[in-house]
Amino acid sequence: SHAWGYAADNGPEKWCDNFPIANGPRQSPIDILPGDASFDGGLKPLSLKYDPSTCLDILNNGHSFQVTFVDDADSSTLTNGPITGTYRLKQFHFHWGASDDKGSEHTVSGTKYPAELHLVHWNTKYPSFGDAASKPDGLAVVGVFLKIGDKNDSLQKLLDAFSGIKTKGKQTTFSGFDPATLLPGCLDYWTYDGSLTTPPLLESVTWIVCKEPISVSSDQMAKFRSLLFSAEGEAECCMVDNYRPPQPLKGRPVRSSFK
Ligand SMILES: Oc1ccc(S)c(O)c1
Ligand SMILES: [Zn+2]
Repeated sequence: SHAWGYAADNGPEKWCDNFPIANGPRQSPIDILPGDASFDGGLKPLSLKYDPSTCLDILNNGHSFQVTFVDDADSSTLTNGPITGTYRLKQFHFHWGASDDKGSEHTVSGTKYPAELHLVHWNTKYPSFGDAASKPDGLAVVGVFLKIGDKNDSLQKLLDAFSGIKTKGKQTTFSGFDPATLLPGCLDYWTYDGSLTTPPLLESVTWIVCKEPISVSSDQMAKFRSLLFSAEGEAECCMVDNYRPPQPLKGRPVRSSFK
């Protein structure tokens, strides 16, 4: 059987064939309707504390590119916000479109952004990421929208490493990057219970979606689109439109940390 992807024959409309949870009760992403979100004064501000020395490598995994972190200590963590306890940063990755008018997974009143950053953290009450990923409170993903505007110097550091990871399976050392430089100035957020947005679509994610986007230039978005889904020696397939569309809310509450 051919692996999942984003094409017509293996994309989001087909994932339910091998991953029936695709039609589950807490799937992601969703269309966020600010008017339907309820302000929760009990929600704490996000506390994100990242140690750049935990940055390990950058990888093209055939679905996106991801930057992976050493997670054997509480060096890069997420605490507070909607969660209890301590969650460790495992990796971050992006989803983006073939053009600037689409690419994000979450949408806001139907608005699509050109890209979306996912900072993936796992609950240290479990022994590992893999174990946490199968628990209803196992993961917490901070989502940040990218909006076309000024060139983003922090993003540029990632783009400058693309020459070493053009094709599926390529990985290079990547050190000293501070993910905090990818966060917006204001950390107001929406939060709801959801899932991974890629197979195995596990319903283990507390989603924390920032209201404020970060900037990316149109030229920088073009560089995202220079990566390939395909491996070296295969027919070239541009890595674009690696986003899942919004899924049914199925009665879930969406809370906001702001009025
Ligand atoms: O571990 C993860 C993999 C993929 C995605 S979209 C996540 O949100 C977490
Ligand atoms: Zn993701």
